[in-house]
Amino acid sequence: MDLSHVPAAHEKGWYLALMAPNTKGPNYAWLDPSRLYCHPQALQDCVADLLQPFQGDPIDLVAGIDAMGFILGAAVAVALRKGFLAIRKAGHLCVETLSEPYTDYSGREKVMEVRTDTVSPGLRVLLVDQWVETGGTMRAAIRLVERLGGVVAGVAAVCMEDSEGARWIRERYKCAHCVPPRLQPRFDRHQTGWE
Ligand SMILES: O=P(O)(O)OC[C@H]1O[C@H](OP(=O)(O)OP(=O)(O)O)[C@H](O)[C@@H]1O
Ligand SMILES: Nc1ncnc2[nH]cnc12
Repeated sequence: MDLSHVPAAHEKGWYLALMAPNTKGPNYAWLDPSRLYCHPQALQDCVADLLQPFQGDPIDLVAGIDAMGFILGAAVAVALRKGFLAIRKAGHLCVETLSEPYTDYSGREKVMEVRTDTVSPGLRVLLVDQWVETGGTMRAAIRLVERLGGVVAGVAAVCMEDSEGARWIRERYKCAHCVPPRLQPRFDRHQTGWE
């Protein structure tokens, strides 16, 4: 992998080709986007693409979802000069928390937690994760923010697949992602075409 190469004419999402397909089987997500975070220009362009729809929007706080959502979420928070809230998988936070059950792409039942002392009523929160597949994870995070009285200012992820759950999110919240329209069907089919 050449971590300095940037294609001469690069369109939105050029860096998606840095993502690597699953080689380990059904217990894992179908793709691993994390190599794009290793490329300095890719990371910068990805963050810029995620922020583009929110220019000028009031955002008080950025929240990232455990675990890979912490990377982009923190990068987005720094770019916006805002603070960062970690939404955790259950069992890690040693302070008072609010919990929300959910089921994700793996079909397993899980629980997400957020500390209760940070999101005050009316606070505008931008939610960031690496990926939205079924939307189960993001919907749990939305519920947590809203149960605390926060306002979901937007949802951002590298990709939002065309699932029922992701459509539910798109219809209700302003969303940002990095996938150009011509590539979206490939991600929805779980076939990037560059394996
Ligand atoms: O839309 P869904 O079907 O709910 O899936 C999306 C979630 O799954 C992945 O995380 P995962 O739980 O695999 O963990 P990781 O972030 O620790 O890799 C991804 O980063 C999202 O958080
Ligand atoms: N990181 C990821 N890549 C592809 N599909 C996913 N589904 C959930 N997480 C994913």
